Amino acid sequence: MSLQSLAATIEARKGADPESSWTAKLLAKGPEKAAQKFGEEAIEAIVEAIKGDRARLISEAADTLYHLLVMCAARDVTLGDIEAELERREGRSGLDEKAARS
Ligand SMILES: N=c1c2ncn([C@@H]3O[C@H](COP(=O)(O)OP(=O)(O)OP(=O)(O)O)[C@@H](O)[C@H]3O)c2ncn1[C@@H]1O[C@H](COP(=O)(O)O)[C@@H](O)[C@H]1O
Repeated sequence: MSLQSLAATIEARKGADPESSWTAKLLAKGPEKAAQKFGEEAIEAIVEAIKGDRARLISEAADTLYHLLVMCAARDVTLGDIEAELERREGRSGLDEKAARS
């Protein structure tokens, strides 16, 4: 599934019956709960990256991306908004950006 399709599914779950969908249930609990779940999943991905278990890392990375999109949706930030920010940064080396900050 592409990130675009996943983001569209999450968007469609806004206002859906929390009994019918995990996403709707999480969104109904508010942005703080979505942020907490994202943090938990990110830590699980970090643990797998450190351990070096490739299959577990793929699984936890997928959970993390899903929960990142839910957390952003809870604050009405869309994948399009994030892509626009990434596009703005395109072509500028991270090293140049860091140097410009100091
Ligand atoms: N990608 C995901 C996805 N990744 C993880 N999860 C769910 O996220 C939950 C997190 O798991 P945890 O074990 O951390 O949660 P838990 O222990 O059950 O909950 P807590 O008690 O800790 O709060 C699990 O229930 C997973 O099923 C996801 N749920 C949904 N999706 C996608 O979203 C679509 C819509 O799902 P629904 O909204 O459920 O229809 C699905 O078709 C998928 O494509």
